[in-house]
Amino acid sequence: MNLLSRLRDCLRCRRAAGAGGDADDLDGRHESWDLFFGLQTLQAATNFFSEANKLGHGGFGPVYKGLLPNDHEVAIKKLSLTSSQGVREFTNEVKLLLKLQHKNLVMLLGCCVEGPEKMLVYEYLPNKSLDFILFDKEKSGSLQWSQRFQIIIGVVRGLLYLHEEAPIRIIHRDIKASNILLDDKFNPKIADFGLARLFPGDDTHLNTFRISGTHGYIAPEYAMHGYLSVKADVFSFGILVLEIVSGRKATGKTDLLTDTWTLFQTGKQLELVDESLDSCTPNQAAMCLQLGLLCCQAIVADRPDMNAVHNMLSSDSFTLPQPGRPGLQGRGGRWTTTASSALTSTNASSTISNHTKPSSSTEEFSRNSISCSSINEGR
Ligand SMILES: Nc1ncnc2c1ncn2[C@@H]1O[C@H](COP(=O)(O)OP(=O)(O)OP(=O)(O)O)[C@@H](O)[C@H]1O
Repeated sequence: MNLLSRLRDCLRCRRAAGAGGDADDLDGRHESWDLFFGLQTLQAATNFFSEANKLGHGGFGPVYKGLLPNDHEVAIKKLSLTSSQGVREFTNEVKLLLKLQHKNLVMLLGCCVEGPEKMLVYEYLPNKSLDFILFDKEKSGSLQWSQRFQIIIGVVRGLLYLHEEAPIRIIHRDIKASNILLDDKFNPKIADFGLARLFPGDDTHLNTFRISGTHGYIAPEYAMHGYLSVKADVFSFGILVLEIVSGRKATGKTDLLTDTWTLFQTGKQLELVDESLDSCTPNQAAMCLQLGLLCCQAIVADRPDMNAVHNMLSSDSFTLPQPGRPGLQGRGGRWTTTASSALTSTNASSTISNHTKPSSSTEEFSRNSISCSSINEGR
């Protein structure tokens, strides 16, 4: 079966299953929409993919804002023909998103496959991605503490769904500020599943030579050994939390995780809170910084899973565990934690040895190091 027929099948099944979208905002629309968009429709919607309509550019290719004939605004991700990401990622993303529905995940509305053109059509999120506002000194002050806290909670819910509640277990592999889109009320939606990985059955992790992710967010055991588990997403989420609280990029002039750990050890972590905020709730901010450190623990088993993170954030009386040393990334992309110590601890080694052993040979290590050079440079 060719790509087009497979996609048609997926989309038909979805419609037949009544999975027409989030009941909040999409009910009814899918019934009247053809889930396959014609190239001409999308050309007209984007003024022939004009620069003025361009929202950004990612690993997949450019993203455009479009206005459909029925006045619905959409975001169109155009698969770049020169992109190293190809049909496999495209079909992966379509298939995954069709199976997933959660208010904290971006909604796929349809796709276009005509000749060499392959595109994904998403709901349009007017406040773009979190990085646009968080790292812009003129805008970041407008993102109040309560909104930041709600964004953190929304991302937790989205990740919890991906890791534990969705019909298929998914590791996103590229959680970062530019992959968190914001709707008109600044509710977060996790985007960009092109890198997501399907986990059949009860497997909890696997080893891979194909390392994907973004510098500054990628977990040490994954970057160094290709050891991939849901805890790699937890690590990236931890970095994201530190960015949301501080308004600083993970890889700025100094390393955010190192700075947080240094200040935390002397009880001065609140110095990290974004100065552009008019006010914040110190207890919540301190809890988030501590949570960020816990999620970035060097030892994989010492990181909480998203269920535990959700419980920590939802309870007023939860006492967070004291974090140990995080997986700090030194200059030149080298981690100060050795690979084996990142993967094992006295109470974690048995859990890990029950599954696929992490790779450790020199040859494998150097092959992984080469793969890492294709990691995005922290955007
Ligand atoms: N549904 C959407 N609504 C509004 N803006 C969007 C939407 N999807 C993407 N964008 C914008 O387009 C930009 C590029 O998105 P894309 O997901 O392709 O790449 P990225 O996440 O920035 O980078 P990479 O693909 O390398 O991880 C985003 O930063 C965002 O501002």
